[in-house]
Amino acid sequence: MIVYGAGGHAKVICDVINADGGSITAVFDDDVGINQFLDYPVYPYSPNLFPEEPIVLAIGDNATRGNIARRICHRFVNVIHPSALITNNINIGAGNFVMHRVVIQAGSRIGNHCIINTGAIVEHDAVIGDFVHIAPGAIVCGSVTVGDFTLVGAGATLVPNIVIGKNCVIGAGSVIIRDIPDNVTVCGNPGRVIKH
Ligand SMILES: CC(=O)SCCNC(=O)CCNC(=O)[C@H](O)C(C)(C)COP(=O)(O)OP(=O)(O)OC[C@H]1O[C@@H](n2cnc3c(N)ncnc32)[C@H](O)[C@@H]1OP(=O)(O)O
Repeated sequence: MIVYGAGGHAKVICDVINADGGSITAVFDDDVGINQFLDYPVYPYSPNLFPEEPIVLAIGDNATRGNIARRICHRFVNVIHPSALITNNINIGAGNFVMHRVVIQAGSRIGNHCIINTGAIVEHDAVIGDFVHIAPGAIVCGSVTVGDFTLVGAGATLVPNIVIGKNCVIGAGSVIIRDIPDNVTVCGNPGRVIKH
């Protein structure tokens, strides 16, 4: 497995890969000054380096992860910690990262390149777009939709049946009780738009 990114998020990803019995061949990073990350050699990205190896993007920022994903030729895989509880009846894309003690319930759909972070809960029939980050401890209730590139902050709660737009930030600890349009920052309880 190749890990792209040699920052804090990559430390957690390497830990999860090892916990799941995987092995890491190398790390790619755009900073040519970095030669070593943990026990792994670091190279600038090249489609010709380890082309048969699957890759995961260890980039926490959703927009940056999106930009990098567009220029990767390697095959993306999901990295899922063994403690995550994922029912059989879900649909999950590629390049996703599911951390320790996450729960994903029946009927949910997870897109591509999402981070479902430590202890987050994605309830039944939720639809999570691409490049979404559900931060630690956040709760996405039943039948909620979360648009592409949205960050649901740590410990936030999205009540059932609402639609969160694309490219939004939901503040840490917020409780969102209504639909949210695209491109806004929302926080508080009940959540209110603070920025467009
Ligand atoms: C492994 C990991 O660590 S994953 C980490 C995942 N990241 C997160 O969970 C962080 C999510 N980010 C936040 O919650 C941020 O506070 C944001 C994005 C909502 C707002 O950040 P900024 O845009 O910098 O706003 P700023 O700090 O200037 O605050 C603006 C106002 O919103 C309020 N506010 C900010 N965040 C919150 C919040 N989470 N809940 C309630 N109110 C908030 C501030 O008190 C301030 O109010 P005021 O104008 O009355 O003083």
